[in-house]
Amino acid sequence: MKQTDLLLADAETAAPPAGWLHIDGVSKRFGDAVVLDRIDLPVRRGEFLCLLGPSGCGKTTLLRVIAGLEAQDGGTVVMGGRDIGALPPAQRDYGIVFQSYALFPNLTVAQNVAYGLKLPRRERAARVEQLLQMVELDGRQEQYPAQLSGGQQQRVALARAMATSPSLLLLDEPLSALDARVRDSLRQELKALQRRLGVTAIMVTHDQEEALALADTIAVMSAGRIEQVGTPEQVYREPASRFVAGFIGCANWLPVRQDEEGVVRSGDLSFGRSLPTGVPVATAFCRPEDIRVEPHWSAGGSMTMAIVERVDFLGGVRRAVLSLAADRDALLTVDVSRNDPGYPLLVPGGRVPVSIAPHAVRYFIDGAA
Ligand SMILES: Nc1ncnc2c1ncn2[C@@H]1O[C@H](COP(=O)(O)OP(=O)(O)OP(=O)(O)O)[C@@H](O)[C@H]1O
Repeated sequence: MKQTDLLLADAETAAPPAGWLHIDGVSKRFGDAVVLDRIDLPVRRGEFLCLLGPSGCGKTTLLRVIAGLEAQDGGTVVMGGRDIGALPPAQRDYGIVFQSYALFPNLTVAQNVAYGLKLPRRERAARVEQLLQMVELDGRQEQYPAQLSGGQQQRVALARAMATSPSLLLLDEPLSALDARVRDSLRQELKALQRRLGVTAIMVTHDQEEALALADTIAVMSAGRIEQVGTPEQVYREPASRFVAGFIGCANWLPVRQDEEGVVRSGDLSFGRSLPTGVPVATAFCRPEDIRVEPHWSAGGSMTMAIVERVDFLGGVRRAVLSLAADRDALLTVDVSRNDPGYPLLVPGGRVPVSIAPHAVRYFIDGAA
């Protein structure tokens, strides 16, 4: 996070919990490019952590460093008190699932799952059966990967990753090759399985919805650095930087100024919170659901008039883009549900009064990234 990109209100995010897996000061360069820049990340035992960020921010490289598939240039990786940072992958006690299922096409499902299991034959067969039951693929032992759907192949990959009961499960975009419906159901199953087994999971994804739905903790990355570590609610509601606010969900930004009476305003809108001493201007941030389309104008309330520019039907809500009547360049995105009084007023070209839930607003200092 840049120094200037300082949150003015409620700047605190949850203090990182004591870790079981400690990633401390991990750096990685490829040629001249710094891909990981002194990453610190504690991961609790049993936690489901998502590494979330845009393409190229270093998520996969960090996962590969934890796996020992890539050697870090600096920093340490300590798991359960054991420094694993220089150990070969086989000695690190993890299972891994990749985006491309990475199954052996010439081996059956059972052989794929058993690969790497060093057990006597009978025990191995029993373990494979147990693992296939776990991913609800019992009865498919003798089939080949090409006979399975993408979702089924990924379940086999998951069973194989868990075959040796590792303490850590590493997942590199495991759901992104699947179609939306399969992805959603496998997402829920993955979470339920991780909970049931109590295995610590680290998953790379660029899909914010997936991270919000699955993770106990999200580490948001940008350009080789960690921008914020927090629960899904924290990173969504209390983003620590403009980058996080803009990357996760939809963000509204309004310039604000504190007047002589100490009231923070943006046009006709006034906000409950004041700015710190010596900071007369800032940018207010809120989410689409924090803006209310009011059924009636009321003088004296903190309302402003807006013009409905566009309305999209998103199923549960109407998402509208509004421009402020006082400044047509200032756009707000609002989500209005069917039961809200403002719902029928959302007609393109219409004028509507809007207000913003004062405590939902957060301020960022202007000039930030
Ligand atoms: N083996 C490599 N040699 C050179 N550059 C690499 C190598 N692996 C990754 N990079 C570069 O490092 C940067 C980070 O890559 P990485 O795969 O970790 O990003 P990512 O956040 O996982 O992105 P994506 O979601 O697109 O996979 C990228 O600019 C990438 O081109």
